[in-house]
Amino acid sequence: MHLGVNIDHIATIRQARGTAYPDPLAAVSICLAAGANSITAHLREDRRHIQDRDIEGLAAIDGLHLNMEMGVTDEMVAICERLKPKACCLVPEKREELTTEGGLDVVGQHSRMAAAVERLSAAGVRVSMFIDPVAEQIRASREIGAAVVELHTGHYANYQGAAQVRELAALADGAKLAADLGLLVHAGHGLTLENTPAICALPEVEELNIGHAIIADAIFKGLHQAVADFRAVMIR
Ligand SMILES: CC(=O)[C@@H](O)[C@H](O)COP(=O)(O)O
Ligand SMILES: NCC(=O)COP(=O)(O)O
Repeated sequence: MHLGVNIDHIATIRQARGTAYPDPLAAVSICLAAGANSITAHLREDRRHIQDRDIEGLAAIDGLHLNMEMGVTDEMVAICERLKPKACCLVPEKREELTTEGGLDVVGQHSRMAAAVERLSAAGVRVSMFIDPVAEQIRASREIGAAVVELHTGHYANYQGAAQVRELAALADGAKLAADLGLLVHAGHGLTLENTPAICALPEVEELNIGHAIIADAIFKGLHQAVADFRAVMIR
């Protein structure tokens, strides 16, 4: 199982003071040395954390498996076509949200999503759809030619008790359906050291993208240790 480390919130700290530090690019070698396989960064339309120069710098790192998260807009598709990261993950975006609140509506915006997937795939970028574990959304992602679905684990992470058990079952069913349809299955959002093991137990999930909890843990134990601890949980 691959670990993608989302480095957005290193940029969040930098942007809070308008300084040049901390530099998200400086995190790349530390994350990889600690067991990460790839780096994820979300260039939001409002540029609240990752800036254009960050994503350009990441895309220029030789051999780096960069997963660029982005809204489905002409601006972002054009940037991704130009930079050609190894992978991109299309996500829903609302300017007023604190973080991504749910998955894409691939069913409802079929033609817009299909056009973006076609352009990005033609540029050689592997496209992932960030969706809730809903059968119709998984099937629609397959229909429009996406290679990957990233199942949104945010609700699972926020719920407790019976609701969390139900959401985990939905993720398990979604992962199985997606794999049966020939899609690669990733998962992410809101994952912590405590709630990650149950997601690791889903046999179809090949990659986790984790950011907020790793950067939060890094404040107390350092980035290398924070990444290594997630890697250890995944191995266990
Ligand atoms: C799409 C997703 O699950 C996360 O990568 C998240 O959107 C990161 O960016 P924010 O923390 O700004 O929401
Ligand atoms: N796509 C999920 C991601 O990259 C990280 O989300 P989070 O761990 O910051 O919630």
